[in-house]
Amino acid sequence: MTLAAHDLTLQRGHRLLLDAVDLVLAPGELVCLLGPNGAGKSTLIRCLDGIWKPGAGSIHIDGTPLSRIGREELARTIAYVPQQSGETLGLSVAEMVTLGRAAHRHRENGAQRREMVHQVLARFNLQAMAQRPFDALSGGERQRVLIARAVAQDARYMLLDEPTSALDLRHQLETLRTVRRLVDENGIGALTAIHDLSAAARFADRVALLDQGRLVAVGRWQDVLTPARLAAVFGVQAHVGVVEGLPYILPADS
Ligand SMILES: Nc1ncnc2c1ncn2[C@@H]1O[C@H](COP(=O)(O)OP(=O)(O)OP(=O)(O)O)[C@@H](O)[C@H]1O
Repeated sequence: MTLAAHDLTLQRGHRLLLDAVDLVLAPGELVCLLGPNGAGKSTLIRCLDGIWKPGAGSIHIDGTPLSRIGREELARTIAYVPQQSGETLGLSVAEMVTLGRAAHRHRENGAQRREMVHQVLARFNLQAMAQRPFDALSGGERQRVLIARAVAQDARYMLLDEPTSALDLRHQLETLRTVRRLVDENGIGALTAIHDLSAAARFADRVALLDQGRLVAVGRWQDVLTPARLAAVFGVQAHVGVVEGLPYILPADS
């Protein structure tokens, strides 16, 4: 049981956006996908969700090629949290979250669906804004709704593209804790792109570092986020350590 990418390569024009990427995501683990702007994090996530087709290489879900999995089954298997929503056609928050149940519609009745949506709205503290138009929310509120929609999807794997980028400190923590809980309690496999290296070190089981389309290192944060590698990939000198059990990666002054 894994979501496995092997030798994934994607070229656009003369540019290699993904260069022979190998990555395996197992149920019950949280992997944080790190790397500078333009490294290919969103590109990799879109390929894993089947939105973009890689030029070469393979993606298997629990042993089955991604291309052989139908749309509905894929939606029950992988939930994707984009950086921004597409066209939302004036939908309310509750309706947006209900969209997460679309692939389950033949397996539940209306009352069951409403109950599930109600639970997810409560879990994300979104009840008070349930009837508001999604488009009228702040960027951070919208991000929380998109995560709630993915949770409502109740999939085995979750791919999140910078889910905390628009969130305030409390909601960043709450979101990462929620993902951590889904991994620990529901056994989902989660891959999340994130720029906050300290948060990644704190919450992830493993981190994967992308640079110019290549996966330069995957493993425990202590082994991947070394000062030498941070200097090589981000061009930044950084202090790396642990205070009161919490990892930190702090850019140095020079
Ligand atoms: N549709 C596209 N066509 C061509 N090139 C693209 C396309 N989308 C993205 N790219 C390029 O692919 C590279 C990787 O982009 P991607 O969005 O995957 O990076 P990222 O690591 O997610 O970056 P960020 O941290 O800024 O979100 C970038 O150089 C980008 O310009």
